[in-house]
Amino acid sequence: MLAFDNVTRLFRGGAGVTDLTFTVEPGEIVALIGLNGAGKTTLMRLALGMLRAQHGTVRLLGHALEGMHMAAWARVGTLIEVPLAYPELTVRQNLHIACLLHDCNPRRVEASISAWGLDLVADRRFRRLSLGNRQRVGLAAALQHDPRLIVLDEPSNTLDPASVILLREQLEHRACAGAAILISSHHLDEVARIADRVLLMNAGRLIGELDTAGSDLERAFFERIRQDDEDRMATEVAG
Ligand SMILES: Nc1ncnc2c1ncn2[C@@H]1O[C@H](COP(=O)(O)OP(=O)(O)OP(=O)(O)O)[C@@H](O)[C@H]1O
Repeated sequence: MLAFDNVTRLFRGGAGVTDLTFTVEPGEIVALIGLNGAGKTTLMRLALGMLRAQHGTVRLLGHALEGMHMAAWARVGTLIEVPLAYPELTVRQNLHIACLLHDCNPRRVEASISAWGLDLVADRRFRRLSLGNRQRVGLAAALQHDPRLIVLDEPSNTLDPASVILLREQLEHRACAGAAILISSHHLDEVARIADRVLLMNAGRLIGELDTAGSDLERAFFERIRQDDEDRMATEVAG
C-alpha cells in the first residue's frame, strides 16, 4: 500500500531524511516516533508527493508516486501539519468540498459530522472554531471517504481525551476494513495501544522498531535514541 525504497531527501544545510526503507501493508497501523526534528513530517510529505525524493522510490497503492492519477489520490486520506480548510466556509461546507474532492457521496457528510461530534458547530465558520475542533474537522475530512491509505501527522495534537478515543476507534475500524495507516505521534502510550508496529526515527533515519510489549516505553525509547546518537558520533569520529 505504501512502500519506501532507499528514499533520501536532504535540504540545504544538511537536514532531511536518508535511506528510508519501509512498508505499510493493508490492515496495518504503523506509527512513527522520534524527537522534534527527527524527520517524521518530511517522511510524510515525501509519501504524499509534497516533496520529491532525491534518491529512491515511493509507491502508493501499487503506483509509483509519479504515476498516481486522480482516482488513486481520491483513495488516500491525509492530515499533515494543519487541517486544510476554507476559513470563511462552515464546517459542513468544508466537509462537503472534501467529499467531492475525494469522489465520495456528499451524503456521507452528515454521518461524518455526527461521528466526530461536530453537530453543534456544523454551521459555524471554520475560522471561528477552537483548535481541537479544527483538528476534528481535519480528521473527518481525511477519513470520511473510506481511504485505502491513511497518512496522519500527529493526529492527536490538540484533541481532548474523548476525541483521542474516537480517533483510535476510527483508525482501528478502518484498519480492520483493510486500510493501510501511517501515523506519527509523540504519545508513546497511545501509540503502543493502537499501532501494530512502531518505527523509530532519529536524525533523519529509521533506526528500528520499538517493542511496545515492554513495561517502560519511555525508557526503551530514550535508550535507543541515545545508543543511535553514540553510534553515529563514533562513526563520525572514526571517519
Ligand atoms: N523545507 C525545509 N528546508 C530546510 N530544512 C527543513 C525543511 N523542512 C524540514 N527541515 C528540517 O528537516 C529536519 C526534519 O524536520 P521534520 O519537520 O521532518 O521533523 P519532525 O520529526 O516532523 O519534527 P517535529 O516532531 O518537531 O514535528 C529538521 O531539522 C528541519 O529543520
